[in-house]
Amino acid sequence: MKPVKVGLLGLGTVGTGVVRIVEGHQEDLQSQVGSPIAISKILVKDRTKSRSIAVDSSKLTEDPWEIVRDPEIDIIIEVMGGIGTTKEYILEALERGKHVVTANKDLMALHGQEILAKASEKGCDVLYEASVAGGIPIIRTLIEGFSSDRITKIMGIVNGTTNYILTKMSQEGAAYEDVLKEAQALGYAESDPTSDVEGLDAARKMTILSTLGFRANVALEDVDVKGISSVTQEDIQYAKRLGYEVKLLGIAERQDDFISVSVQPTMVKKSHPVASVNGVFNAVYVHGEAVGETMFYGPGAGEMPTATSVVSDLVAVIKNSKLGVNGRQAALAYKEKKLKSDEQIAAKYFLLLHVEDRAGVLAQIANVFSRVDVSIESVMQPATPDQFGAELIITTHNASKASLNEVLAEFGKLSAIRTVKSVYRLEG
Ligand SMILES: NC(=O)C1=CN([C@@H]2O[C@H](COP(=O)(O)OP(=O)(O)OC[C@H]3O[C@@H](n4cnc5c(N)ncnc54)[C@H](OP(=O)(O)O)[C@@H]3O)[C@@H](O)[C@H]2O)C=CC1
Ligand SMILES: N[C@@H](CC=O)C(=O)O
Ligand code: NA
Repeated sequence: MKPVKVGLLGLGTVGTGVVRIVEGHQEDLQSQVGSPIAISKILVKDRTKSRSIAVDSSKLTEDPWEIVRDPEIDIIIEVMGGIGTTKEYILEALERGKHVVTANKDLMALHGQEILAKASEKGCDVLYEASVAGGIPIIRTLIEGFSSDRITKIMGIVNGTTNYILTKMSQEGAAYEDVLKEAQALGYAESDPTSDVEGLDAARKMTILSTLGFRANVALEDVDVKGISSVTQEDIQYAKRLGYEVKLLGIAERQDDFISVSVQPTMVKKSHPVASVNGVFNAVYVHGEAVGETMFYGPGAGEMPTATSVVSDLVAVIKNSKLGVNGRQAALAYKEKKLKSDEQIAAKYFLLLHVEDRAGVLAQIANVFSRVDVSIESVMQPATPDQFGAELIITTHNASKASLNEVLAEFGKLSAIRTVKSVYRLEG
């Protein structure tokens, strides 16, 4: 039987897993798609590099066009990463009628709509399940499983590296830099891990999820982003005392037609299911008007989980080809995007302040909250060494982001407040 020929762009962490699954599960895959699947060429940067799997060296090439322009190749799997030239390869492959499977969230977040439009025009599939929450089938779920509903909230831990770091900091008191090195060695982190720790990787994933969930073209610039590099052991311990865990959360919300999307370290109430998602695991909580609350959980990064999603997309493309329905699934955004203003974004907050330890300071602080009309939920003054003055932990009831900013601006003018050490959104 004639095999389906696949060109693989990249043989790193994910590409290696793809080869293992295509070779190791060949019999199961064949019985699902009705023909053998052959990875016929593989793009690498360096053909001489030693690899953790044995591959026929004649399949390796350093020339992307040898794959993209090969008329024998039906499907391209892109797991090399990058944006500029990678986009060129994908567009050229589509132009030539090849279907594309990609794990590249950087590219899909920035150019997804253009790539999907080209795929539609050419009657080709572009599937990208691995691009968000590696091993969790969340993209399919949003496109197909919730096609009948109107999504109001998507909240998720969508970066495995930072969840791994925060978990080790919380459970073992580990130092941030040491755990980051571990996450890199385990193949979780991006080639430049700054995009993990500064929240950009999660923001890209939230761009993809919110575009699908709200059916409006959310851009990366619409996402308010803060990473975990400023999270301290002290913050994590205070969160625990109050019954919270610190997680890097992506939060996309819709009220009426207005949406907001953000990524930030958030204190999540321990009773919320997201709070117990640890290590490299990801979870995406989805609330729909009709369905109510749902949550999807699984490994968010790493060789085999990510490759599982890539190869499942490959199976879907081949099944579509057999049915003659390629190019019909492209989920193009069709709704007008309306972003919430800071006055419309509401949340509860945690503030940790270092203040002068003298009479009247608490009253001045309470006065600021009162003037700005933000209601305080609790105040705690833990015993602290004298040289720091006093530490104050304040949690608020729901307040708009605009009001919170006003509170912080007013605090800047109070000499009794030495530093606003941390501010966290509270969830759960
Ligand atoms: N790692 C993970 O857990 C996950 C990764 N992803 C995404 O999957 C993609 C791949 O990630 P990952 O496997 O970790 O990356 P790696 O860095 O491990 O692998 C990249 C591969 O692509 C090849 N490559 C990179 N640039 C070029 C180039 N310009 N020309 C030729 N070959 C090139 C490299 O070749 P060589 O081997 O010779 O260096 C390598 O084989 C990225 O988009 C990433 O964001 C998505 C979900 C999870
Ligand atoms: N670096 C990413 C890899 C998967 O997308 C992560 O840590 O989640
Ligand atoms: Na996924």
